[in-house]
Amino acid sequence: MTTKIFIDGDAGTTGLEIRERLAGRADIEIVAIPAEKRKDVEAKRAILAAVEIAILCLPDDAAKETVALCDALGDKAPRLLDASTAHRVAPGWVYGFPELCAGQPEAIAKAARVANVGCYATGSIALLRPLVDAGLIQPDQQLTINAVSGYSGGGRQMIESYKKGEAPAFELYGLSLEHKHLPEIMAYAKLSVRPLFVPSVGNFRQGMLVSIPLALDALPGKPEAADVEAAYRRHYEGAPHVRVVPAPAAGRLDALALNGTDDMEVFVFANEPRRHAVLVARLDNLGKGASGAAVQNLDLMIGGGKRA
Ligand SMILES: NC(=O)C1=CN([C@@H]2O[C@H](COP(=O)(O)OP(=O)(O)OC[C@H]3O[C@@H](n4cnc5c(N)ncnc54)[C@H](OP(=O)(O)O)[C@@H]3O)[C@@H](O)[C@H]2O)C=CC1
Ligand SMILES: CC(=O)N[C@@H](CCC(=O)OP(=O)(O)O)C(=O)O
Repeated sequence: MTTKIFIDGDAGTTGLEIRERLAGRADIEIVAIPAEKRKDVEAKRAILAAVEIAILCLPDDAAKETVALCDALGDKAPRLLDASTAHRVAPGWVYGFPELCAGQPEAIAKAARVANVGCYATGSIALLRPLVDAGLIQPDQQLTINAVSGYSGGGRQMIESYKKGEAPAFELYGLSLEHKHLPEIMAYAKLSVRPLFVPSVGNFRQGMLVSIPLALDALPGKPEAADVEAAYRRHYEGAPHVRVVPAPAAGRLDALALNGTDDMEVFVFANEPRRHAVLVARLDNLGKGASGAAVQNLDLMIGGGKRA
């Protein structure tokens, strides 16, 4: 049996990558919209009524428009997997991060509407939630999250500006400290105090590092770095796409090392005599940070049968 799927926004960066990952799958029939009609509301409505799952790879406003079309379809509406930021903390949506906690894969499998996790949020929540759950970080701990992304994270417009040679080699951005990923990071890492988030973008197409410096003596119980790594090992045991990797002794990490994969690596770098540690997540922003995660969620949704 095949599942009929529509990728709304299949010409964009995330949509194209999802299409490539699904090409050749016998269990999936992609129902495509003609290129000249991809923003035509009537054409979209007809396809939405004819498919079982729609994957939204659109800017936030366009994603909200497609959701409104689905709301109007009532019982004929497809299940939704939204890659945009629009619904990540919205009521009625399940957060599409299977490794979040026990029971999350089952919740995704049964959900009518799944909000695919954001790229920076993937690394940030992967580093923080297991430690909050283990009592090693307090929800009200003041934290700083530093991150670097490849320029594909900015979608078509940023890709074009890098390809034209108009963009800097490296820049910090989001320095108004109102970044769109913070609400989901706070909600799903269970933080009550807003972290400082300092994203940056480099002149490479894809690849991401998210890092969180920690003074171990400021944590409850003053743990050793080995306790932190052990908490990750417990949390990610058996997770097919997340690995806890011993920190390289050289103390360096290449942001591009997981490009082309749908995996994420978690590291704990530490200097015990100084009681300092740096938590790092490495991923491909287009893989585990976007399209790879979407396919992981889609597979759970297909396996999960009809909507809950
Ligand atoms: N790139 C990344 O690393 C990640 C992106 N995301 C999210 O995924 C979503 C898509 O991002 P991304 O793929 O990077 O962006 P892109 O700009 O590369 O792609 C968006 C696509 O949507 C199309 N589009 C815009 N409006 C409509 C509409 N009304 N109907 C149909 N198509 C439309 C655009 O066409 P046109 O250009 O002609 O307007 C474009 O092809 C965003 O919400 C983003 O936050 C999530 C995780 C990571
Ligand atoms: C480099 C860059 O501009 N990155 C984007 C994040 C990518 C994105 O929009 O995706 P998600 O929010 O869905 O992960 C940004 O900071 O807004």
